Amino acid sequence: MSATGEKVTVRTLQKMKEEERPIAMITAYDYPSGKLADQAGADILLVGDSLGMVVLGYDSTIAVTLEDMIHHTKAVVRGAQRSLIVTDLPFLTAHLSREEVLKAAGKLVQEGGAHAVKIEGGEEILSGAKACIQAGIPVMGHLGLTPQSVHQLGGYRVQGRDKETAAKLLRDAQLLEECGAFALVLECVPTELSDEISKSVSIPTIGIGAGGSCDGQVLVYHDILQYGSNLQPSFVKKYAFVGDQILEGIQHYVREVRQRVFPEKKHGFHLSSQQVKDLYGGKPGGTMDGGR
Ligand SMILES: Nc1nc(=O)c2c([nH]1)NC[C@@H]1CN(c3ccc(C(=O)N[C@@H](CCC(=O)O)C(=O)O)cc3)CN21
Ligand SMILES: CC(C)C(=O)C(=O)O
Ligand SMILES: [Mg+2]
Repeated sequence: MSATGEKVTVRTLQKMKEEERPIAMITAYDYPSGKLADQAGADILLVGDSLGMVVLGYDSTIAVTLEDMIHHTKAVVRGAQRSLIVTDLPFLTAHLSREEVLKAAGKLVQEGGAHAVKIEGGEEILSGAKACIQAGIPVMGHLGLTPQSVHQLGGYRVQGRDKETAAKLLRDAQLLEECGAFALVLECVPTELSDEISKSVSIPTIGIGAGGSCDGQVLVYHDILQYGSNLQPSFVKKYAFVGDQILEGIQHYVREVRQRVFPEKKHGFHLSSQQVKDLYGGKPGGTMDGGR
């Protein structure tokens, strides 16, 4: 774990819940984000299917494929050393046969190098989740706002505000624990409900827009860094303004190219005067003086 530099495992996370040490999880989508989030001490890196929206520009997570998830997981794995890497099972996959779920999760782990998979949904996905767990693939649950069901939910809305949906969420959390899930993401649910769920299951809950009583928190990399994200959920806190810095940096570069301020002499490669003599008989052309 972060304090000791040891690798984070599902057992580390269980222990963190027992000792009431909050779990810090963040999404990562590629080599640099994986490397930086790992170095920063994040316990879990989530290769979220939000990558479809954040780095591929789709307007939902539905178009994201298993191949996309494998591709991005590989890059994150190459960047990270210590964090536990969890990858989202993409749209629909969890609702196929047990064999298909197992095949997809198996690819994320075997080809992608993920340590665990995350599956959206409750009771509906239990049999697929169980197949993975029995095969040795740790499963993280995801309840509340499940973005792969955006069309059914009618938008990215807070879930569990009424008695029936709150009861279903609590029950789904307990079913996921019973089935052997190692942790549970709670997305966009009232704090009072996530508090109750967190107390009633022994596995860690990790909240996003679910208040402070969860056992951990997760946010999207590009959201907390204000790095070109198209969404502005109200539960996000901004910790840096990387997009502004990137914009200013590139504007400066473009300006300097246009004004011939860049490149300077030190940004080029040069021949020695002897080499110039040998090659050009000591009379280099006007363009061979290295410029400014
Ligand atoms: N950049 C980004 N950040 C995310 O957190 C994220 C994604 N993309 N893509 C996949 C899902 C979609 N998510 C979202 C998107 C929007 C809201 C949102 O705007 N929610 C309203 C709540 C509305 C209500 O009151 O019901 C909000 O005000 O935060 C929430 C979660 C979370 N995930
Ligand atoms: C928002 C988190 C929990 C997620 O599932 C994702 O980034 O895809
Ligand atoms: Mg996701």
